[in-house]
Amino acid sequence: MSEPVRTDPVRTDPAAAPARRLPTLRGQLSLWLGGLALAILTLVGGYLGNVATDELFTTQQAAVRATAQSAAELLAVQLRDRERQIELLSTTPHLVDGPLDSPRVRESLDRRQALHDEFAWLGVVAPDGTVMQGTGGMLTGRSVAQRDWFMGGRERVFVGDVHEAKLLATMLPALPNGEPTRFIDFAAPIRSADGRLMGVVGSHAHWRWVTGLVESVVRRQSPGSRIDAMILDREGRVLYPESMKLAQAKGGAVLPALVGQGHYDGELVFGDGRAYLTSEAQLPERTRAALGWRIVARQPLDQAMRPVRALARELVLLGVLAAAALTLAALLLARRISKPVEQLARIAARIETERRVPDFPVQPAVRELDGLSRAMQSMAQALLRSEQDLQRANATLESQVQQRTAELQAANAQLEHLATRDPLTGLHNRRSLDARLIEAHALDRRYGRQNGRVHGLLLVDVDHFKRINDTHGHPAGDAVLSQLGQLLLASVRVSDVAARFGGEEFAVLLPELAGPLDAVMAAEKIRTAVAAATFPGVGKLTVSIGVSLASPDDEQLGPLIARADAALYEAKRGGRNAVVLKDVGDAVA
Ligand SMILES: Nc1nc2c(ncn2[C@@H]2O[C@H](COP(=O)(O)OP(=O)(O)OP(=O)(O)O)[C@@H](O)[C@H]2O)c(=O)[nH]1
Repeated sequence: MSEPVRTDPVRTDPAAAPARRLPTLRGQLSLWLGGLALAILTLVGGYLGNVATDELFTTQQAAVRATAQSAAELLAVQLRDRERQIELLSTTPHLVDGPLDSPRVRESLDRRQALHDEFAWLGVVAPDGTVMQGTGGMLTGRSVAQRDWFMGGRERVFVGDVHEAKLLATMLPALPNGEPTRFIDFAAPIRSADGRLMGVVGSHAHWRWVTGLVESVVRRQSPGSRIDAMILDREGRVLYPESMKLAQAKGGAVLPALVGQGHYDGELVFGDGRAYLTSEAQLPERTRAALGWRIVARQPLDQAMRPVRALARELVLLGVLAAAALTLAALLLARRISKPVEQLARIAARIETERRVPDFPVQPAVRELDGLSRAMQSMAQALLRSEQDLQRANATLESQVQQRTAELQAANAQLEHLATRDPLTGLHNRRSLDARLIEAHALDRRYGRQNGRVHGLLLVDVDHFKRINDTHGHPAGDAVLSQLGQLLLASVRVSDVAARFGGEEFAVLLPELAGPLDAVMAAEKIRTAVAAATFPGVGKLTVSIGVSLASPDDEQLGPLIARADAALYEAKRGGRNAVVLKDVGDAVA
């Protein structure tokens, strides 16, 4: 059964992997902290800007409202005051007692005009509408019977709406700006003690006196506020300023729809397309006859909000500076954190390449990084110690393995020797010889016919060996056998295989012989060497040798050995100390 194949997960070395382009800690910290600072400053700045805008809007709107209300109040008071003056004038004795054309009356009128230059004209009119006297002598003798002020003044104290001068237009100097001369009229009946109508005292006050009152209130506001004011009549038509009045008369929509309906307070877009903070105030009804005027004060919104825009610019500048400062601080903080980390990374890289723990110069200001540095240092030391221990153990193991291998090789060689050698003589044993014979037999069968070479076998047997044992003892016999082995080895070629065939019998394998003669000569060499040798304690010995040659026709080893054995037998039988060849064709007993 085959073993299941183990597939280990592929391990990747993080250090070997190509480094990805990651953003740096320093960059990320700076970006985040700087961005956060900018976001907070933007939010705070926006909030402050909104609060300031609301506050300023309220304040400016209040200023505009105050302007409208103050102008309306002032105008109402001043109109009431002029009304009272005419009323008082109508009750003075020289007017009540008459006559109206007396110099005293004229003097009184002139004095009043001198005191109040807002009056363009003061005069007294007879009940039939004929002007009895007028300041500067103007209109004396003319009829004003059809004038509203006269008709109204006959009944009660009268205050008339603004109108263009008619009779007086040609008598008074023209206005410098080319505007038509306009008046508002005050009139009061002159009654006798019994209530009879003696006449009417009337006056024309300059319209520019009215507008001057409104402008005086506007001028009280700060010069840069650019607040302006309008006077509207009860129908919402513009009475002042002149430019708007003319534009409206030409059909222009100079006023927003919401203005002129009573009270409006807020932001509006006027006919010029600009937005204004607007406030409308009704003229308080102080005079007997209500004029129904409204004062509209307004301020361009962009002008009103200018301080906020300045504040916004300052806030933006402050925000940018603060964000830059915070980003710089974040950068320094990030550097403070990332520098030790970068140093630790460099030290770790050095540990990897140098295989030693360098000095740890890092003295992080952050406790966690200090802890990391110390932990890395001790970890690196422990790792290198382990690695060195491992290297030492490896070296020891390697030398032990080499030693063991050498011992094993020696043991194997010894085993090989023991397995193939005869312990007494040191020659090949029978098993080794058989292996060599099989090998030679196979080679001969394959190549022998072509090169004409065959191998031969010698069987060498000690003559009368039993006697040696019997005479000198078994150890002496062993010594003889051992010495014979050395003699055999010395007598044959290195390529020949000398072996102990069994007991006192030896064999020699002679490979690649040219013919029988080679084998016989080798056998003779052995026989003569033995015969010439002296065996200590034993003396002289002889051997008998049976010689046979292999034949390509031999199927197995048996015939070769049998032929050699037969030859040996013949040598023994023939008297010993002889060499006998048993060739292939010879009969084997
Ligand atoms: N010492 C010793 N003697 C051995 C050994 N192997 C066999 N022998 C003896 O060798 C003798 C062989 O004797 P035999 O076969 O009768 O032959 P031989 O006495 O040599 O006489 P021939 O061969 O006829 O000349 C025996 O006495 C064996 O005991 C051995 O390893 N050592």
